[in-house]
Amino acid sequence: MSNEPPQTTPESDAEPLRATRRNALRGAGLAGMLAMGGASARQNSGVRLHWYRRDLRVTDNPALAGDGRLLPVFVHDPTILTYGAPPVVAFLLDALDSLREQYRERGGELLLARGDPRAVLPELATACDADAVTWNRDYSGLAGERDRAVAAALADAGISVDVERFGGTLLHEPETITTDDGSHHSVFSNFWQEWRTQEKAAPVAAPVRGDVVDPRDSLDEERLGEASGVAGPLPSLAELGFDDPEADVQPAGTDVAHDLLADFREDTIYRYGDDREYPARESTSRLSPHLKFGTVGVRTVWEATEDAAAAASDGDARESVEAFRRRLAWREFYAHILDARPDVVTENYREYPNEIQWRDDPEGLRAWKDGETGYPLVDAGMRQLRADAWVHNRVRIVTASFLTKDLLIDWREGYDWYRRKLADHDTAHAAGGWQWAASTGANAQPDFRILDPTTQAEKYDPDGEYVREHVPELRDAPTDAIHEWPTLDDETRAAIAPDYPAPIVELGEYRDRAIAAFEAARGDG
Ligand SMILES: Cc1cc2nc3c(=O)[nH]c(=O)nc-3n(C[C@H](O)[C@H](O)[C@H](O)COP(=O)(O)OP(=O)(O)OC[C@H]3O[C@@H](n4cnc5c(N)ncnc54)[C@H](O)[C@@H]3O)c2cc1C
Repeated sequence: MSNEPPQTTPESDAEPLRATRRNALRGAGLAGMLAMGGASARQNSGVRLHWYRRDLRVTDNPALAGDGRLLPVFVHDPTILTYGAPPVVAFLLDALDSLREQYRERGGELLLARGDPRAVLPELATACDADAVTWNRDYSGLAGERDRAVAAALADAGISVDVERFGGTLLHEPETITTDDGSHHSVFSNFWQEWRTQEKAAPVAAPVRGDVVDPRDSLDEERLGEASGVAGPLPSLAELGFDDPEADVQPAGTDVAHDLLADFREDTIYRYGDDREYPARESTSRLSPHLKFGTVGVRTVWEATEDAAAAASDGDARESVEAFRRRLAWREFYAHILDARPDVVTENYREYPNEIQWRDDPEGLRAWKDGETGYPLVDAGMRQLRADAWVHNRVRIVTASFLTKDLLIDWREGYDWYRRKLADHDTAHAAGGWQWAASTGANAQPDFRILDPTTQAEKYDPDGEYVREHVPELRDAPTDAIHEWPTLDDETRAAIAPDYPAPIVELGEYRDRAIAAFEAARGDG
């Protein structure tokens, strides 16, 4: 990933997981409450229950295209929520609100439930006498375990449904891009060669009025509202156990995502090739939380790149589109790695003969989290994280490298802090990005490369614009002083920005420490 960064498949890619038994659960719990509303059991009802997770859209969702009428549900799962954080859950709730509106416009309703999906889904499938339960595949170990457990729970409950798992998150599923021996790629360039040449499926159309079930047709509205909040109001953050985010989280929803994509495809994508590494130039798509929660489908994004490529005025413009596609491929590269190696969330992907001796440095970690390291670009990034719940990729690289190399603090600390503060936190890309920076990942930065945050600032924020936006203490500082801040004397620093901290580490010395630590880990020290 030198100079670069460090989740819908064709319906034919769908992998049916069949769970066919007799229906036995009717009358209990949530099913009972729904049935009390007037639902009578119907055999071959033609109803498909779709379990939404991170595919919060109606267009370009392969799991929604099929026979029968659709009944969509989202389940607030307490286990998954323990891994949540205010920005990500705020974005999720906003996305659910928008998704529900889209179903209402189609004469349907997005059911909302709370509880363990292993209990909720069999009850709901029974209550609506579903013929099938569908969902889109997810790639983390936790998601895989949950999917297997829900499929088993549906079968154990004796429910006569077909469970079908679709690929609605990636353009290419892990099984379709492998090395010659059938394992996942660990070298991005090889992955990219194959990924870019494989045919991409077009987005499938959204369901229309008549394709969706209105639960009120057969269920008493009042009772439905009482049934575990099934069609009641969305829960609040507080009800789900979260504080309000300190950040101004970007709005969610399919309309928002499509507007962002349209603007990007019309204009910014042609600057992407030249400008994407410069945080002040606002040249990236800002689609990451939408791609994380599926408020836009990746096939739709791909289609936009095809339109942009067709309308490109020259070779440079086409290369710029290609540079963006390459980032979409990084996204899938990391998802395939997570699928193959679910432990990358907590364990090094790359094995060193000896353990890396990470430092225990609570004060350094605190300064990094608070954006008070005295390295302006690092601090600007850490403050943007808290303010926007999003950070530019180049700055994620610089902040991650500073933590793991200059401070020699374990990448898991950084992963966890970013997880708590980002709206786009995504297990695959976070593990990929953090391990890239820490030189422990697949196709990672070489362990002897220690990015110099001052050189990075001079190169990617030459006018100090990004730093001034996020570090008010330096708003009036001359550009040179911003870049040279770590090497200025105390008196000069006090005269320019008395409230901004002196650097917490001296670069040369700490660079040597990091190099020595990785040599020792390699056994060369
Ligand atoms: C330490 C670190 C942690 C990261 N954590 C996350 C994370 O939790 N969630 C996340 O979505 N991205 C993460 N990234 C990748 C990247 O920084 C963001 O995807 C990107 O900044 C999002 O901005 P954008 O949508 O404007 O990107 P664009 O440049 O417009 O790219 C388009 C899409 O491609 C994908 N993408 C772009 N760059 C990368 C990349 N390096 N790796 C994987 N996918 C990529 C994203 O889905 C992104 O939305 C991390 C990178 C690093 C270095």
